[in-house]
Amino acid sequence: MEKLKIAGGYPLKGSIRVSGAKNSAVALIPATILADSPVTIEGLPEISDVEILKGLLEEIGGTVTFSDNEMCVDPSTMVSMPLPNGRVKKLRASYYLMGAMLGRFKKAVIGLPGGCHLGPRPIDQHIKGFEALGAQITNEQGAIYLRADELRGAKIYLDVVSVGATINIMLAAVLAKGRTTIENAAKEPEIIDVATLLTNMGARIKGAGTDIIRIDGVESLHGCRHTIIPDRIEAGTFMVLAAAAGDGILIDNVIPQHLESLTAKLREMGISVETGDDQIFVSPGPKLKTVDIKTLVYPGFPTDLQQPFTTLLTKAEGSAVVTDTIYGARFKHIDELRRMNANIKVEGRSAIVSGPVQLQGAKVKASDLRAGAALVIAGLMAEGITEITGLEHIDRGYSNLEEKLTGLGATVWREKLTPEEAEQLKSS
Ligand SMILES: CC(=O)N[C@H]1[C@@H](OP(=O)(O)OP(=O)(O)OC[C@H]2O[C@@H](n3ccc(=O)[nH]c3=O)[C@H](O)[C@@H]2O)O[C@H](CO)[C@@H](O)[C@@H]1O
Ligand SMILES: C=C(OP(=O)(O)O)C(=O)O
Repeated sequence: MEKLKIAGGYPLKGSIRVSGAKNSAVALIPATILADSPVTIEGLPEISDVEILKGLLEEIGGTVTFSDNEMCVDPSTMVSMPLPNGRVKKLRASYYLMGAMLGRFKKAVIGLPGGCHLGPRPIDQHIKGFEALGAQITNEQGAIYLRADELRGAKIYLDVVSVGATINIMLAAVLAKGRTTIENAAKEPEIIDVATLLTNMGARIKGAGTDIIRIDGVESLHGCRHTIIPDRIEAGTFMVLAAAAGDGILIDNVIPQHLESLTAKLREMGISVETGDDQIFVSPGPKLKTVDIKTLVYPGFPTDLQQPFTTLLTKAEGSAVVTDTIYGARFKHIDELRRMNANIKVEGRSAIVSGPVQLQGAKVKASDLRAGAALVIAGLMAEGITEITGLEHIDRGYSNLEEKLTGLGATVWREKLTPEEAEQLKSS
């Protein structure tokens, strides 16, 4: 086990390149199951979620290569192997194997997924969608059993706007007979990315990116080549970092339209954000004004940026209210930020951040992926040395993070935990 050490308090400068989108990658990779010949995805991030999904595709008989950020999947030899336990439990997005395997094999057994602990993460809308398409579903000892004689298109109204359910229903519907309509669909860019891959494979999908998606089932899907979109959450994390600890940072390989809600909030705080075609330049103002944020479905402020943004707010003048309407318990980073001298209290679904304070280096633990990002930014803002454990969470979603930060002039390095530290961490 390792810890990340950061010598903070020095302004960062230069440019940083964003990798492919984790939250697209975790759906694109399972989508390859639906093809009858090899699919190549370019630009994938080097993160543990991608490695785990590669292992899962191999477990069901696929031939998969992954090098230079390019994954080639030959799905022709895949079988409907039950996956009740093991790797499948390590990430939330293994639930996309349900839609993809149900779509191709008309049966699947998938252990209930893991991922970040953000409070309850129900999948009732996914199940409702699969059932509407004709699947019978049971939950046995923590695994979901799905089976259908045939899948038939249906009209499905989502009771909550869900990225996961929208994508999963698309995956199950592309090979179903007839038309499926998803109403009240989520509109996130990752949904458009998955629909683009499926369309390149021969699927007939209209309306991805709006709240009504229509899918006309086809007989079969073929291989293709696809380039993933840039990671808007990684890009947003770097924008927040640039505002909090930067002295002029260029963020490269980004789609600025995907980050309009964050850009607006940063500008309100007095931060300069200049956007180009695929670049964003962020330079901080002398004094930061505080702002309230409320996370919402896209194009609202993303829940995945709430935690990093909370760190930035510790530097702003006044009191800010941060409300997470998507995951109301996504506040595990707050206690750790307090250890670093932040003045924050949690009240229900909101955190109240009072500033400005000078953060101080401390020993802290990342409890989930974006809590990790929030602590890395805090470490770079803080005076002194910060030590972050729980790196397995950060490695789920940030590709080559130390290398990228070092490129901006940061002093960041990994060290092995001593046996005493490892013991302490296990019991904490
Ligand atoms: C809308 C939204 O911001 N989605 C984010 C959410 O996606 P993720 O896919 O985790 O969540 P969903 O978009 O599916 O869910 C949104 C909301 O609907 C609820 N829900 C979802 C499915 C279901 O069957 N029943 C149900 O009640 C969830 O508990 C949540 O409150 O977290 C991801 C990882 O952090 C982000 O990348 C997504 O952008
Ligand atoms: C919480 C996240 O990931 P996951 O849903 O895969 O746990 C995230 O991307 O911020």
